Amino acid sequence: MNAKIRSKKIQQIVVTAEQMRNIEERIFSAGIPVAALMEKVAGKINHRLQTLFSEKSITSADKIGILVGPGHNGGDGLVVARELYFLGYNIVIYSPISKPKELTESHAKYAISLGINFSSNIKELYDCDILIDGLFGFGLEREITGKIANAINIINNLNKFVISIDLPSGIHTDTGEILGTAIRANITLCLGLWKQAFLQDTGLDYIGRAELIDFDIPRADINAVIGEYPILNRITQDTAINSLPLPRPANHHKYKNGYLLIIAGSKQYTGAAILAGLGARASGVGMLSIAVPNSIKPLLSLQLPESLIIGCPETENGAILELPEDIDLNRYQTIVCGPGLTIEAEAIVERILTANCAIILDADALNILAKLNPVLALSSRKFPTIITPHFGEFKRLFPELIALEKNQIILAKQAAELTGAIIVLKGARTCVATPNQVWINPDSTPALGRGGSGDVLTGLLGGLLPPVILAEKPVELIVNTAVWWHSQAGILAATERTELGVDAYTLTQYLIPALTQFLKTIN
Ligand SMILES: NC(=O)C1=CN([C@@H]2O[C@H](COP(=O)(O)OP(=O)(O)OC[C@H]3O[C@@H](n4cnc5c(N)ncnc54)[C@H](O)[C@@H]3O)[C@@H](O)[C@H]2O)[C@@H](O)CC1
Ligand SMILES: [K+]
Repeated sequence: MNAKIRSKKIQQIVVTAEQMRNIEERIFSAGIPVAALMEKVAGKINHRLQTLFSEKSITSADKIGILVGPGHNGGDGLVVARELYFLGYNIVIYSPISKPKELTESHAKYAISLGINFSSNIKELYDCDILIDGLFGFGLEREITGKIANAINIINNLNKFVISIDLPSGIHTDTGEILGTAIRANITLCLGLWKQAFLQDTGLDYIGRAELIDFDIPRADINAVIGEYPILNRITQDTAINSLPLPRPANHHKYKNGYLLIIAGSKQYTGAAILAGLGARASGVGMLSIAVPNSIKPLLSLQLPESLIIGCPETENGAILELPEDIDLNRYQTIVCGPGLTIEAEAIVERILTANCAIILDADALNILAKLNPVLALSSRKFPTIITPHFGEFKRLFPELIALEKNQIILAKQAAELTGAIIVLKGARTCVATPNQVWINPDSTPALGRGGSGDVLTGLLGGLLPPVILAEKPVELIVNTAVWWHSQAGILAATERTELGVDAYTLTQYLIPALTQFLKTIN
């Protein structure tokens, strides 16, 4: 496989510690010596470090501290230390551990024989300009305690720039949980294949910027362990863009480009309906209708002149009471229901649950759903159903799952299995679960943690669905596309306007520029 295609495909794969161990065993028993692989991997790490050092203006005059643990993560650290030493860097190896694995011990012995400064005194790190963390990788199995935990806490307090090898030491490979304490890295160089920890919200503050160092694990060995169609996948730029309804068929008129109905808004939350509408606008959907309470209809017409605004009878508090009698729900390929509805709109949600088309339930529709029987209501549906809860809403919908499981990836998958719906569990690393597969969005920005940003996603997703449904294609992949596109718009907006400058309206204005930026790189 050519290197470019391999590097794109490898980005999609995610493994657990156990899967990584099984893959590793296969390649070792196929014949590569453990020590040879360690040399190869450390060579690749060093290659990357050269660029990172020059970005940080680290020169041979600077002091580099290498943290070394007992296992092969420590072995990687020692090989890196040795090669940096040969390149003329001022190195200190710090190891708080007395009983290393054989190969690690052998590298330590050689480093000492070369005269590299080797110490178990943490004070040696105080005047370092940069630290490289090889304490623990995917072999960490239990809480870090005692002397090592103390050392990690001291290191974190030094506030040095830290590059972690494979994982920040102390992070659980599968859940991202902090096992006692953990190194707070600025950059983590994940080795070989992405581990689950990189895709969970839990450990993100410790991982810093994450990069994958591919070391040519044969695809056959990966497939033998994770299967040809693995359950867990990372959403990549390629998977996202390939699912877009582009190019549009030359002979399509507006109805052939899909018809979306958004039911949203109340007197209290007018903006939610506008933001969902603006999200849908960027999707290119052929026709958009937005049902809102009568009293806010003029506001919507002003903001979205291309849309058909349907005024609905409303409650005393200005929530939608019911849909107009003459509305024909069979006209739409997709109905979005929820943003800004308030929990008074119960009758609407009950009606939409029985609609004979794809539906997306968000925000207040989920709060209303939580008061019904969510599993029964969703599993009775015969058309595609997508729900987009954040973790708080998820907890209200599926308290019985939360009681038994902590891993958010597993939770989302269990909810999908129970209900048959596609679950978009929103967070720093949003995951999209179907009963058979889970896709995780690996890149996002904290700039998106603001009111209204979810409404934009729901509208965008709503608008992307109808053409897919008309083309009779499966809907899962376009859900990934919406999630990816939404966060790329946030990333672009944050780059240009800082993380503070990405309000939800601004976000809607970055959807098309974000896409244009990627399409330019492909064409
Ligand atoms: N997977 C692969 O194919 C490769 C893995 N390599 C490296 O090998 C690493 C995995 O190596 P290991 O399996 O040796 O695991 P680690 O180096 O992550 O650590 C395991 C060691 O730490 C000890 N340990 C575990 N939890 C502890 C705790 N809480 N307190 C104190 N000691 C604890 C274990 O007894 C064992 O000695 C990877 O992270 C990576 O850095 C690379 O060298 C080459 C390729
Ligand atoms: K590490």
